[in-house]
Amino acid sequence: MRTALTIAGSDSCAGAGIQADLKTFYAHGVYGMSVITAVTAQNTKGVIGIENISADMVEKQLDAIFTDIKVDAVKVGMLSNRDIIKSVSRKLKKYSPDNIVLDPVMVSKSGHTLLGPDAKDILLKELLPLCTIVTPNIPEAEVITGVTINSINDMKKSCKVIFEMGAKMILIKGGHLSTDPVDILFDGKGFKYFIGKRIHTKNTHGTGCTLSSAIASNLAKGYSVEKSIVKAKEYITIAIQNSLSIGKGIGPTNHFYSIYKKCNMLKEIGEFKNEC
Ligand SMILES: Nc1ncnc2c1ncn2[C@@H]1O[C@H](COP(=O)(O)OP(=O)(O)OP(=O)(O)O)[C@@H](O)[C@H]1O
Ligand SMILES: Cc1ncc(CO)c(N)n1
Repeated sequence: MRTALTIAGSDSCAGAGIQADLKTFYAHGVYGMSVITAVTAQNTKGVIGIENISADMVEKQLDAIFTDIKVDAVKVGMLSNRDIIKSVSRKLKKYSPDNIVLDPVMVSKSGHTLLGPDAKDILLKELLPLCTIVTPNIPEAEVITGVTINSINDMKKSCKVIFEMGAKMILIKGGHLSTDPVDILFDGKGFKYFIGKRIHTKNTHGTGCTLSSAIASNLAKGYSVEKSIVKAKEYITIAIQNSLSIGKGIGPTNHFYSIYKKCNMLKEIGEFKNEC
């Protein structure tokens, strides 16, 4: 079985973070593992508290996994501070896994800061160049580049700036656009567009985490970056279409329905046994 590792924060209501990533890995038939960087007390309404794990303990978790198990893909999510970013970068440099998806988590959907204000520079300098692909949403791309995004052209401009910063591939996600969401991929040569239909729901807690861990799952299974994004978009779309109105705020996406739908789809094309 292929394996994937998430390096991210815990979300107590399990819509985002480590919990969303592990659900996504499981749904893709990939063996999921986790390195926890922070524990958040969080629900659909917001973040009540954050306690960071020490950089030393983050390193120990990484050593525990990489000295024992082959990791086919890594997804990196919430990294709260400089020390944790340095530790993760050092260990990823050392163990050099084939596929690294960086979701540069900065602010939760409910508006809480998840990355320290002094940590952005080191994230871009140390970690960004090690990654196969980075997947900022629009506000994150704006913070990274200083370019305000109001249009597809602005998204393309930002992709180029992030490429110049040392990223190999950039996927700017369009969930925050007011139009239908368009995600844009840039590999330094050309652009690819992943065009979605906007699903009208308030329940989009954890969409970014789910998309990046779905991309990592597909990379772990050997798909190309582009194919991994196409398949991840199918997964997130079903998960948002069936998202859950639990809690009083921004509810989570629905992985169960995605597995169910996926299995049915695979049954129809005769791949049921291999994938589910
Ligand atoms: N309402 C929606 N309808 C259809 N697709 C959506 C919708 N919202 C987001 N998406 C898609 O979900 C994926 C995640 O994008 P989004 O911009 O929401 O990430 P994010 O802001 O990082 O999420 P989060 O911070 O909650 O983890 C993208 O592929 C985006 O196009
Ligand atoms: C732990 C965690 N990671 C990422 C996000 C993304 O919004 C979140 N809300 N919580």
